[in-house]
Amino acid sequence: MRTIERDTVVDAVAKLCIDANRYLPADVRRAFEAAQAKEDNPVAKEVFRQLLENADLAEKSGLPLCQDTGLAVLFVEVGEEVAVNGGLRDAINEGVRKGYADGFLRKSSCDPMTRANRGDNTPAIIHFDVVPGDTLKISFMAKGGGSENMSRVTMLAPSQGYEGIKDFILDRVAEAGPNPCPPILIGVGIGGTFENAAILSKKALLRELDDTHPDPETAAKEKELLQLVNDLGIGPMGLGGKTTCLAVKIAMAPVHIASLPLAVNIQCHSARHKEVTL
Ligand SMILES: O=C(O)C[C@H](O)C(=O)O
Repeated sequence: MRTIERDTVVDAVAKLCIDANRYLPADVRRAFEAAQAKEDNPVAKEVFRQLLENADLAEKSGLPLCQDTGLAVLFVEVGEEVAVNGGLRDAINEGVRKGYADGFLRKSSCDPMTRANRGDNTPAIIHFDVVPGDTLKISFMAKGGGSENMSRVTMLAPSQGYEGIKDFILDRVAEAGPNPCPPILIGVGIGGTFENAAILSKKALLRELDDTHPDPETAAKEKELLQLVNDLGIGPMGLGGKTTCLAVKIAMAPVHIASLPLAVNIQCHSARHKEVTL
């Protein structure tokens, strides 16, 4: 059994929180540049210019990309042969506390009823997965309120199939309009159970924007859905244009014979996430 010191995890998580909120991922920057070149609408072009300028300013100044630095969502792959001194969950929460304080990131976590701010952006939302090996892979995502509010889970009838899935996604994006700060990323969770679909849809957002799903049929659906969403014409920041969405990522799981759970998790254009393996 390998042991990792608590401080190693705390420092690594703190750095993930700060870096993810400060540096636009390289794949997102490439997507902005490609979209800017493709847009004919001068307003849409200008929005991309401003988004790229915002990313440069954040990098140079050390300020976050957006005032909404999100709830801290972490997907953690824990090797069966690794342990963390003092406990992994506690170390992750301490890392979030440190990252949000040291990076001067807004603390958005509050009591759902009294709305009293908890002051340190904890507890983090942590999804653990036990895997073979002796390493710890920690993926951090800053999930802003605006885009999370536009996300939905539904239980379709199995007979609704792919057509029902398509309709639900398109209706959701149309209804969301400018609220999730387009161009968005769409994570789609299909199958499993109610909660499983929601987690799959969020985890799908961790994929590289320009990767291709290993299953060719699913890859074709991602491409088709991206085109259909972009045909809505909502455009960057909802001001019209060809680029409403940068990528659609699907994750699926086997399902009960009577069910077809579907989750649509919308992420804003900044798509802040970062990973580390310890
Ligand atoms: O909480 C915020 O700063 C704003 C929010 O992310 C929003 O999109 O309205």
